[in-house]
Amino acid sequence: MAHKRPACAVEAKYIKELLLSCQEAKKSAYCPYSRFPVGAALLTEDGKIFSGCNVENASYPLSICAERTAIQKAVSEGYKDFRAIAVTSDMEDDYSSPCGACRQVMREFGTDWAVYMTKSTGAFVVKTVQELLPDSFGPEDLQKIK
Ligand SMILES: O=c1ccn([C@H]2C[C@H](O)[C@@H](CO)O2)c(=O)[nH]1
Ligand SMILES: [Zn+2]
Repeated sequence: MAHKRPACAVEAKYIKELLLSCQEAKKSAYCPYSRFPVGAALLTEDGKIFSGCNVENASYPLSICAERTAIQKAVSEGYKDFRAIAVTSDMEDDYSSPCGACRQVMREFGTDWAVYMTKSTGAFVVKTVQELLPDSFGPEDLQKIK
């Protein structure tokens, strides 16, 4: 069986970069309605980092989360192999956890990569996409009908 790299195998230097980058991205959050700024930073297999913030809209449901902004930036630039994503908000005492819609969008690009959920202080917990969205539906399922 091919060797599977554990989610914890992201090198410390990349974790630090992700944490700084998501905090920086949070500063650009456009969230006049919720007043809940979020930043995300996404690490690609080749070591590139794409960041994103939440971008809200007066037509509320059109708002997009920071995680999906980062993923869409990366995919639209030709990157879709991801190692990790970090998420942060202004919550000091709780870890920022991606919403269900973002989990599904992450899952589109694989289940075995890491999600760093951080407090505004930089403390974090890490889980895989698989752990955050077990028993998921994904692109492979579309090939399974007879
Ligand atoms: O993980 C999350 C959770 C929430 N939000 C955004 C959506 C909305 O703009 C605001 C409040 O839900 O925070 C994110 O960007 N990411
Ligand atoms: Zn979301």
